[in-house]
Amino acid sequence: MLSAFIGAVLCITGYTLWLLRSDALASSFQQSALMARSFENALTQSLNATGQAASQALSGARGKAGLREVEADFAQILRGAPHLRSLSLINSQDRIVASSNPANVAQQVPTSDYLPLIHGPQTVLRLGTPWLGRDFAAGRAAEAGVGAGVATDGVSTLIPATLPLQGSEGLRLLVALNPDYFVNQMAQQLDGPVGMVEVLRLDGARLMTTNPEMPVGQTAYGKALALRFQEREFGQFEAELGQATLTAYRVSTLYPFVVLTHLYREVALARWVTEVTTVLGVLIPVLVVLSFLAWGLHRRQWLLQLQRAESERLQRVNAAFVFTHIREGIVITQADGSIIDVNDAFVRITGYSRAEVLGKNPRFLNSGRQDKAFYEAMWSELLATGQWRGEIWNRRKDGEVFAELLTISAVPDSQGKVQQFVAVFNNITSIKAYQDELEHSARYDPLTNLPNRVFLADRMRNAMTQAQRRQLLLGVVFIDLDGFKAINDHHGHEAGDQMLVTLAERMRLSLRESDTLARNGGDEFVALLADLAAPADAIPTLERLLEAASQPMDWRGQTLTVTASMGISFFPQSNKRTRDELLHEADMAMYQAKMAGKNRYHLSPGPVVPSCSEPVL
Ligand SMILES: Nc1nc2c(ncn2[C@@H]2O[C@H](COP(=O)(O)OP(=O)(O)OP(=O)(O)O)[C@@H](O)[C@H]2O)c(=O)[nH]1
Repeated sequence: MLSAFIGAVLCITGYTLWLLRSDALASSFQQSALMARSFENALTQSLNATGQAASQALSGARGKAGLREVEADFAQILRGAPHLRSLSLINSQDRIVASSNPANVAQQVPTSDYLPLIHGPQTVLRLGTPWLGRDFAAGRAAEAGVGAGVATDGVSTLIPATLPLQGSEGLRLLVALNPDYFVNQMAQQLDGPVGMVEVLRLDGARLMTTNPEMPVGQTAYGKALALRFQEREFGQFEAELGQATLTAYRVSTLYPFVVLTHLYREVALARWVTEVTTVLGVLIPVLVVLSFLAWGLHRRQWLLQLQRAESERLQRVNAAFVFTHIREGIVITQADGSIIDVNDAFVRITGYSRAEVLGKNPRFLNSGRQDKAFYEAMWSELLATGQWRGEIWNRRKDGEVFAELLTISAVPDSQGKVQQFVAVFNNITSIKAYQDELEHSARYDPLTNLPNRVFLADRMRNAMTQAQRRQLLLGVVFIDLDGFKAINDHHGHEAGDQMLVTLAERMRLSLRESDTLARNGGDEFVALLADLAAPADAIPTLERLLEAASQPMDWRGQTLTVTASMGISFFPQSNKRTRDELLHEADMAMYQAKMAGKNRYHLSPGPVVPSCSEPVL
């Protein structure tokens, strides 16, 4: 973005500078053309004025017909004409016959190559090539032609021109123009360091120049330019004169010369160069700073991208590592429940391979231990809250049922619509088994596997409630073995333990399903006889219990026998009875049985009122 901006700024700046340069060149060309026109005009005017002044002088002197008088008039004209060195009359043999400078008289001045070339009588001004020297008398024609000529630095020159004279057969006016005068005028308007001016004859011969190092008389620029002068009277072009110039020329409409103004391109563009330097001096540092900023910004973004890509890669690697190596089983499903992926732990826990489960619904793991209502509640919570957590029993491929602690999370898309479900589970079968064991040992006697005293309290509470509800009696039988200590003492504690286990089982089997036999501790047991219509209904059971307790037990080849004494209390009674009171009454009754000779039962004497509905405590 910033690069495009910098590029655009550079393009616009470059284009603008290029326009400014073109403007500077066009304006300099225009200035050059204006100067050429002005110099040409001044030179043409001077030649016109010279011709007129000389003609007037001659017409005035014609009556006198004396050449000395003409010379005097010429001298008179010359005093007010600094652009002339001399005025002379020249005859048809190109010899001076009269002159403002008497030393010129009899001087031969060849005019045959003066321009324009004419045959027959001269009717217009004709220009010669420069002479070296202040006047014809002490001068000589400068060598003409390509590569010839003389540098005018410190050398006086003159430019000869002939003009026709009316009515003077064979005589013409010979003017020695002072180039220094014109050169000075031109140099005043065009400083040497800025450019230079030169005046050429139409054939290219240099007549004068403000550059003293350029030879006069030399034919400059070749024929092509001379032809151009003939085709167009003004024009402009770039030239190479030691240095590049913006050259304009103007051809005189009356005389055979052309003025060329050369402005040095370097000078013409100096201001533009200053502008360019200023603009670039400001712009380039700004662009450099911007470029550095852009580079820095770009580098920072690049580094951030690298960091982000690396952290995303690490996240992916970590996620993949966790997915593969975590101990928990993971199942990922689509919103419709079909499995997209499972991890190694899933395979290990369930026994199914990945290929076997892909595309299936996880319900194939269902063990049947949870009912339909369980799953409906699960889905309802999952869809409402986005998560469900609980224990569930599933079935392995080998048929074994296992318990898992399962967390299912819904994965929504940006619109909140569920895209996937991720289920993470632990096999908690062993934990569950351990929990069950703990629970069992808290409620059951480890030796006989009968409910212990704690669990008996629970069972009694339920049985008492049932009795009240059904308006039937609950019989609480307190059982204490007779002579058990002797077993321990004579046969060892182990035999005693075995006796307790054996009798417990026998007594349990002598009860109905709905009855309970618990171990109260030591050699004491408690039986709960439910649903008795009357106290007497307990008697058959008590008899069976006595029978079961008195059955002999084989112990390592010996027959061991004990008996039991029992007391029974009933619930409900007319007076309120607590659990402990019931047990105490039964215990008291058992004690009566012991007192009466053991191996018998005794009924608690408390009045029995089956219809009584006292609260259970
Ligand atoms: N082997 C064994 N003995 C136990 C256990 N719990 C208590 N005992 C013993 O059981 C005996 C119970 O004592 P008692 O009830 O006085 O003995 P008894 O011989 O039955 O006496 P009576 O009830 O008066 O007939 C004690 O010697 C206890 O040490 C047990 O778990 N295993």
